[in-house]
Amino acid sequence: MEFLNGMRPTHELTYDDVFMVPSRSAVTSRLDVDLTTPDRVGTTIPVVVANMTAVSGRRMAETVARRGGTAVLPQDIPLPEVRRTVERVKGSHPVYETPIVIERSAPVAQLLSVMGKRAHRAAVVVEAGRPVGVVTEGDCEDVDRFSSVAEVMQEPRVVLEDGVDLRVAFDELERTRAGLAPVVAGGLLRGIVTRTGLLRSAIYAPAVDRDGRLCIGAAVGINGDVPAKATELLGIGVDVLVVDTAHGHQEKMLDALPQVVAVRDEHADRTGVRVPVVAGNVVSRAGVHDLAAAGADIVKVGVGPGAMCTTRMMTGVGRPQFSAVVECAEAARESGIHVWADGGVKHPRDVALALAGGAASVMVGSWFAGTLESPGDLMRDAEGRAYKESFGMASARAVRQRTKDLSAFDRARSALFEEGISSGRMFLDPLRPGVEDVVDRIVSGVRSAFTYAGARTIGEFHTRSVVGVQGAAGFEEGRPRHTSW
Ligand SMILES: NC(=O)C1=CN([C@@H]2O[C@H](COP(=O)(O)OP(=O)(O)OC[C@H]3O[C@@H](n4cnc5c(N)ncnc54)[C@H](OP(=O)(O)O)[C@@H]3O)[C@@H](O)[C@H]2O)C=CC1
Ligand SMILES: Nc1nc2c(ncn2[C@@H]2O[C@H](COP(=O)(O)O)[C@@H](O)[C@H]2O)c(=O)[nH]1
Ligand SMILES: [K+]
Repeated sequence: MEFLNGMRPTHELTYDDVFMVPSRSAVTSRLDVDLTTPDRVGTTIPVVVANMTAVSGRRMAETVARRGGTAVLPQDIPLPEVRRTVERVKGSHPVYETPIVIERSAPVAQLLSVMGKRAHRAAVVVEAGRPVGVVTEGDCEDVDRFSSVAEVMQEPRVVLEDGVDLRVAFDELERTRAGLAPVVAGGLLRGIVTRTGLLRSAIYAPAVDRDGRLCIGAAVGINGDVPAKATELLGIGVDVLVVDTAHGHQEKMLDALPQVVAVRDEHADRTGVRVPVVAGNVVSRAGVHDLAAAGADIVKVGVGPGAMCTTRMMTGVGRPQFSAVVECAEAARESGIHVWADGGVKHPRDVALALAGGAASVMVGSWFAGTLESPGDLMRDAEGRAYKESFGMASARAVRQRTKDLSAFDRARSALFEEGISSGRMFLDPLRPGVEDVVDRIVSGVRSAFTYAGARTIGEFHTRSVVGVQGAAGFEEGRPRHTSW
């Protein structure tokens, strides 16, 4: 990346402070852009779901991995639950969507309580594993909540065989005007396909492990028996390990990280699978160099930009995120490793700018909290707008959960040091409520940014981007107006 006209910024910058200038381009189609990340994580788009309890769970992990990103499970989730989640994600189909499954005899109320969990908003009625009906949300309108599913379901208009060509499947849905189709193998339900899902499958490549199963990561903190927990996570089969703490450039991290790397190396020798180790968070050149020397493959960059984060207000510590990414990415290049830009992403442009600044991938938290696939319950405010609750991992709420095995005194003392908010409302976009809708926007924005820069790959984008500095008026000018001035 270079700054426009060779200028040297005189102050620290965040995403809103910068913009990219187009360059002469030989990349004439946005479909010619390859967003595979250079960090050897297996992601085919530069999107990682942040390890936050309100954001990253099974449905999120599965849905994002199917489109080429990956999710990191938070450090606070008990290991048996991590195991269950990883097994479910790896057991789900890399192309077909996971259906909501219900029995004929179930009441409609039960169906409606789970329908909102998936963006396709429909369920498949099964008997002995075979699809016998389909119910959409529309079928349940004005129906008594105690009616049985059998009374509202319809016979599937089309059932497809496993292995069906995606274009043929699309044409079948179009021909029968069906919203979705069950896919079966030997008569048993394997998944469902929808028109939008099929289109996405033609554009995205799933992030998969060497056995073709969807990828998923998990985080560990720096307290307790860190190598033992890392060993467990590797045994469970995670594809990326994130050693995560607020202040990543501290001795406890520099002590724990080489132990995690040793465990990883031993696992790689035994299994032939080398799981990348990510460590953070830092915002300085020295921080990156020390974490690289301690064995990190990837360093997570960002102190204070997160939407749920109060660190800068509480401590004055942090760094505007664009400058942090640029300097840390430069340091990472010197050390032969990569960085992830973590936090503060709220528009597709922020992802493009993080990549321009040298990031290999971008971590997104709160934006994804406000989607159907995040783990929280769907709530409505007084005006009826749908939202989900998000909270910071250093909030009193999260700290209470993380320290539940400590004495009451120690828990209360830990909660005094909160650096995150305990309840934020993340509103769902009524027209784009699913995480794939958000991913579509990010990926289309980023693909387009690459063609403006004349870059086919993330590596080319790193070198070809030309970035300028703007004031608040420049940023404001770029916003669309939905009403007149
Ligand atoms: N990116 C960001 O800006 C931030 C992210 N977070 C996220 O919150 C989660 C929890 O992280 P964390 O609070 O580190 O909790 P952890 O449970 O990982 O523990 C942090 C450890 O670091 C010690 N520590 C020393 N200085 C600090 C400091 N300034 N802030 C926090 N801990 C410090 C703590 O000791 P002691 O308690 O005795 O001081 C404790 O032993 C992580 O997922 C992290 O990514 C949190 C804050 C900022
Ligand atoms: N200072 C804090 N930072 C936090 C907390 N919880 C999460 N985080 C960081 O934010 C990013 C996600 O950023 P977002 O803008 O996409 O929401 C996450 O990966 C952490 O690094 C917190 O309680 N305090
Ligand atoms: K913030």
